[in-house]
Amino acid sequence: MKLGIIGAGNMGSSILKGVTSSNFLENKNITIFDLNKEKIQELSKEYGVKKAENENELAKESDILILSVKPNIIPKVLDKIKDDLSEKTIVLSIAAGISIGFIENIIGTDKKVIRTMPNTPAQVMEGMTAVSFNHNIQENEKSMIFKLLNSFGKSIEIEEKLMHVYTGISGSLPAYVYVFMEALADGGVLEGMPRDKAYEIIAQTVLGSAKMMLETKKHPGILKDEVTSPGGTTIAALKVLEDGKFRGTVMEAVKSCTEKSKEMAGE
Ligand SMILES: NC(=O)C1=CN([C@@H]2O[C@H](COP(=O)(O)OP(=O)(O)OC[C@H]3O[C@@H](n4cnc5c(N)ncnc54)[C@H](O)[C@@H]3O)[C@@H](O)[C@H]2O)C=CC1
Ligand SMILES: O=C(O)[C@@H]1CCC=N1
Repeated sequence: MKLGIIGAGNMGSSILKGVTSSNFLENKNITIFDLNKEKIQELSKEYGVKKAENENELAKESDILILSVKPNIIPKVLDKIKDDLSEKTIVLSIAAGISIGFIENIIGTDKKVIRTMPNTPAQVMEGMTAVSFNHNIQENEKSMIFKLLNSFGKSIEIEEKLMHVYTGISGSLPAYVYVFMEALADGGVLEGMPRDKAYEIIAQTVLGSAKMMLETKKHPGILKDEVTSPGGTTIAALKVLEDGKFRGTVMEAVKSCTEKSKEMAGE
């Protein structure tokens, strides 16, 4: 099985790092292409993967072809490679707001197309990826794709129409978490905590909190109540967050992300 990656930027290289750290397939069966020659030179050296001379060569030799260029570049790349794809090639897009139908319109409805929405924690094997398949994908191919996606984290099949909101609660979420963590560290610094110590403390605490939710399967409200003593420190902090419309603001952020994804898809 040969895996090709077109576009080795933030997300393409995160997937590359995740896949090459796993046992999904040998690194010699992975080939990358990017217009930035220096980048693919560096990445191929770092991860022991091959580099293609152009998109056409990569499309011809790949069984699974990951498209990880920006959404506006997707039509350009598809136009260029459409004649190099066979009916067996699996085209897997990670682009926000690019539908299966949009891809089929360019390369044909007889082709195997998968739409996914990964996130950058893929590079530390803790990614979360949503996936929707077109009707040409067989059950055994679905299993193989889940193995690929699970090699760098977890994955879940969703209806394609939910991809927009999924982007709002997972694809883009690492950025909101980092802003929250940075703001927490600023609060720590304001109160005299050295910044490097603050980042270490906050990252471990966010990791532990997420792990508790996954492992205990308790409702987040219950986990919150377990931290919140009557008349104590936590409720004093939560009151400030609620006064600042924390929950409403977060909900509006998810809504705005979802709407942007729909707008990018022309919906
Ligand atoms: N960054 C993220 O957290 C996530 C990004 N995505 C999606 O991933 C895709 C890529 O996003 P990023 O990695 O953030 O962008 P990026 O700008 O970091 O990477 C894009 C890469 O594509 C290369 N490129 C441009 N034109 C090309 C062409 N014609 N052929 C080959 N390579 C070409 C660029 O040189 C660059 O290295 C987007 O479609 C985005 O919607 C999806 C989930 C999360
Ligand atoms: O900001 C973006 O458009 C991409 C999609 C999900 C995360 N980053």
